[in-house]
Amino acid sequence: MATPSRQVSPHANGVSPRAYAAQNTRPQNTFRGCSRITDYEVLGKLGEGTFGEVHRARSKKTGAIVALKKILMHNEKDGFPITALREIKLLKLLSHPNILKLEEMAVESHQKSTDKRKRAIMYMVTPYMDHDLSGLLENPAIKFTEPQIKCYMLQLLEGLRYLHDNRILHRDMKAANLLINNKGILQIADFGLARHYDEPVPVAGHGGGEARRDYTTLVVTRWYRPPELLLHLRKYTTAIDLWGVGCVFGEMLIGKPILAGESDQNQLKIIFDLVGTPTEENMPGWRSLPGAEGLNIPPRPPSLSQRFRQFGSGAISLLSELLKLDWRKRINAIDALQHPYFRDSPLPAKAGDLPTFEESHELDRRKFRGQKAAPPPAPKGGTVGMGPNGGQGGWGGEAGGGGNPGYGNDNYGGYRPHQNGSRYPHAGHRGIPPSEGRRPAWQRDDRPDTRLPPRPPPVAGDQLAYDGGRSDGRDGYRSRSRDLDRERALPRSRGGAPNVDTYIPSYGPDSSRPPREDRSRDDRRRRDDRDRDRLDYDDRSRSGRTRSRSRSPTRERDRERAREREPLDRDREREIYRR
Ligand SMILES: Nc1ncnc2c1ncn2[C@@H]1O[C@H](COP(=O)(O)OP(=O)(O)OP(=O)(O)O)[C@@H](O)[C@H]1O
Repeated sequence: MATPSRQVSPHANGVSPRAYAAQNTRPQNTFRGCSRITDYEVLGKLGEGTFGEVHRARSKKTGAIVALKKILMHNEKDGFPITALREIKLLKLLSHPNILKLEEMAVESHQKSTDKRKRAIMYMVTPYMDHDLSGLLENPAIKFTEPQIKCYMLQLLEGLRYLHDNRILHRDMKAANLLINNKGILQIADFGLARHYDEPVPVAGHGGGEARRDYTTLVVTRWYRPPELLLHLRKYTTAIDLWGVGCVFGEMLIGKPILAGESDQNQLKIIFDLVGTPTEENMPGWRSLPGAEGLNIPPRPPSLSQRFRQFGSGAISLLSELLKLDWRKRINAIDALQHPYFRDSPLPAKAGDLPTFEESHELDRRKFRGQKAAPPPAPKGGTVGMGPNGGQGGWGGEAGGGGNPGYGNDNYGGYRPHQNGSRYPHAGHRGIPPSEGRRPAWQRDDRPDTRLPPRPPPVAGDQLAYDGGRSDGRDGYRSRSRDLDRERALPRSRGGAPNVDTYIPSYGPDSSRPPREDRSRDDRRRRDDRDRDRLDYDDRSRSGRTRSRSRSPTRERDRERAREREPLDRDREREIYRR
């Protein structure tokens, strides 16, 4: 099994990120630096993430097939995106077989351009991986075996142990960020939300421990977000990543996301349906978390053992440890690697013995849509964060039960099939010819982002209720004003920032933004807005600027506009990096 090839020494508290990076940069020979984009022959597009397009390419020097992640400059005047800076800085520090390696940066300059203001385009160069886990799980022809799941789980936990041992929180653990190649190697990717962790590293037998400082709660894709984050715990720990591992484990077992919430409240509800409602015994202190204020949760026993009974006691035991409500007691990566599940028969497969599959990436998923026997649902905003409304996504299918036995119960709200029987809108919405659908994304030159599906009607709301008239509306959407009320009630960071997801795109009713898979290029402007929100959120705590407690949507909009005009200086960037 994979072992760390090089351990980066944990930095002592108080050392600046710059000093830490200087002390810990991986050996020069493992990072080549910067080359020109003309050194690569671009073969086709693999995916389009929030912060950049990803292309498949061949190195003209070495012949190696690589992935080029283009760093989108949504807002030229803001300079290099902070998320990309973070990702590059962290990846340069890391070296482990289960962490995607940053080989070098490639630059596309505009030497011939007469416009001097035009900036160079930067690309991150990483080894090409044949699949992401989410894409593999959507392929109806692929059924994971138990030894295969154990093999991927061990690699995932090895990678995470390495990260946590080196004081790095990933903060966006999800199937789409786990890349797999046809040699059976799994690598953790997408460090855009990762950061240094200013606490002691996890030790065997002690879960994730407790944190002393506050971190932003605006992290982790909703479906993979742990209950303590949904309840706005700011002193969170490495345990947030282990919750995500639990979600990914369950997803590999049943073949689709296990906790596909449609809003943050609905996410909490389906979590509690699965693992039981919180009490002072199973989640000490939960009542005093900011997000628990006014929550009325009818007691419910856990259903996890029943729902996963077909996978045996070993799998149920590991899943229960990973999905423990008490973040202090949630199993850490060191202990999870020693779990009896991995020693029980059938034993984990060896990576090299796993079968190979046809490539599947973000753009390839279209070809699997409509082919699944058991219809999976449409996501309702299954992307990073909840947006200011914390509402459900605006796109997806009509309400209805999911197809998987024991899952997809409509009462859980998270699993609703799309009309085409897919998690995502039918490929037909995008007019992809059937023959095209069989070719890997990088061989096609069509673009998925210009033909969006019609917006479906809203679905039923949650059962969890906030008091004081702040509960979701009947249609499951929260009104903006209610959200503002709720923001006011929430505790604020030092600078007065309310503890809400201000930098995350909203897929709520007042957003026309589709979920990630259906994103249009034209919505980059909205991404710009989101980036500005992100910067603004982080900046407020430093500058001491506070938001007025007497908010109104109009004043809020004016403030947004004012903020848009503010330039981002280097100090702000540095401070944002520290959050
Ligand atoms: N090295 C790689 N090899 C093959 N495919 C890759 C590679 N890196 C990324 N991809 C594909 O591109 C997609 C987007 O990549 P990534 O998650 O790094 O971008 P992002 O902009 O950070 O996305 P997100 O919206 O999830 O934050 C991945 O889900 C994967 O399908």
